[in-house]
Amino acid sequence: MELFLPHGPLGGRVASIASKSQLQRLLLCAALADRETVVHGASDAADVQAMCRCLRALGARVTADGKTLRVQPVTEQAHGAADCGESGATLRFLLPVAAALGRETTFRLHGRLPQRPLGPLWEALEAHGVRLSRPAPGELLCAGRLESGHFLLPGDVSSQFFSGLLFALPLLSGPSELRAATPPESAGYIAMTLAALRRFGIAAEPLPDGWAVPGGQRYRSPGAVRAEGDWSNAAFWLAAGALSRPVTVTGLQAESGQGDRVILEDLRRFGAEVEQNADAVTVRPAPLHGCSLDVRSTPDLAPPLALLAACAAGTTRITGAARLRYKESDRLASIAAALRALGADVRDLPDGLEIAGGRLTGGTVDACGDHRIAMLAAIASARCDVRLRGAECVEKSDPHFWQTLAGLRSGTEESR
Ligand SMILES: O=C(O)C1=C[C@@H](OP(=O)(O)O)[C@@H](O)[C@H](O)C1
Ligand SMILES: C=C(OP(=O)(O)O)C(=O)O
Repeated sequence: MELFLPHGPLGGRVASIASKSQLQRLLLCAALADRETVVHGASDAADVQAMCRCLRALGARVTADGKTLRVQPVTEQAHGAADCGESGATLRFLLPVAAALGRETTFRLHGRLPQRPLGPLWEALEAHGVRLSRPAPGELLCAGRLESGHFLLPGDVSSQFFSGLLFALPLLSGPSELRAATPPESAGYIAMTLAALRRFGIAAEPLPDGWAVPGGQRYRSPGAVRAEGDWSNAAFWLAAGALSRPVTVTGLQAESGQGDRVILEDLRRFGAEVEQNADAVTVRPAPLHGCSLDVRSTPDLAPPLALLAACAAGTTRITGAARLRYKESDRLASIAAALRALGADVRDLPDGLEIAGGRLTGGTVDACGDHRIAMLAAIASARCDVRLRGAECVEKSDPHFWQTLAGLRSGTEESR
């Protein structure tokens, strides 16, 4: 789908969507629990749907009732292949879990997912009793049963390898140790996994370079859980507030476990005016200036931050971003291409980008199948004309994105 987004102001109120990352974790824990769990804060994001679909394939019952999901835990009866869509988290979380349950499972992978890194997790699983193969393009077969023991993974490829094993290892009969050979990046996402596990009564003891995970644990349902508002998604709307007219995003918890809540600090570093209440944030435009940002812990913030950089006076360096090459697109290349297409001056760094801010002149952006690139381009329309190719990919995390944008364009309140 190609969209023309004429240059025009963005401002108003947005109700946050339920956190995709948190929902995926809560749904998975619920599927492994001892009784039914009600998950408040449903989402029709394709990645959340992918998690629901795969949990059903593993034998869980997941039913939607308005904004609530009911999850009945996995039974012995599995239901065919697990279609992960393009969701890296779904594949990398469920692969070790299926292996821990001893369920022979065919995973289906779409879009760029078959090309995204899996090697370190693959090797770690194969060293512990699991047999993995690729029977056909876009398919991955997992057989055998995961054995407890010592797991060592690089920290700079994907935190999702650690999260997946942290979900799986408590299910094994013996104890395990999971260690990082290099400091784990995207650490906030591992913290989110540990927080979800704690809510379901699962323990993992910290070690200097990893975690000790006792075996024989049982996931205990707290009965009902609620997903927080999504800070990664809100970052785009908040960036619009810094670039155009005041934007308020409601339903964002200040004390959130999501690492991407640091978008507020980043916005302040650019010079934007930020006001935070109990569960709403307002960002107002102000003269923006370049700064240095390390996105090692918050890779999904790089697209909105790069857009802010392109509109700020002076130069911004975004570093710690090498891992962005492994996302739905080579996200370092696609951010640079998008901004250059809109008239920005962008230099490639080995682990990031250097962006000389100025006036965006407008142009045609290819979303490269990457929801966060489409969103970057959409918010850039606050500063210039944008033609966007491949706009439909926003569905991965926010199928209502274009409707919300339309609300901000007309300055009306968006209610979801
Ligand atoms: O665990 C998660 O939910 C995620 C972890 C991060 O990936 P990496 O750890 O692969 O960087 C992040 O980019 C992704 O959007 C979601
Ligand atoms: C990279 C992302 O998700 P995943 O790795 O789960 O596909 C994302 O949402 O930007």
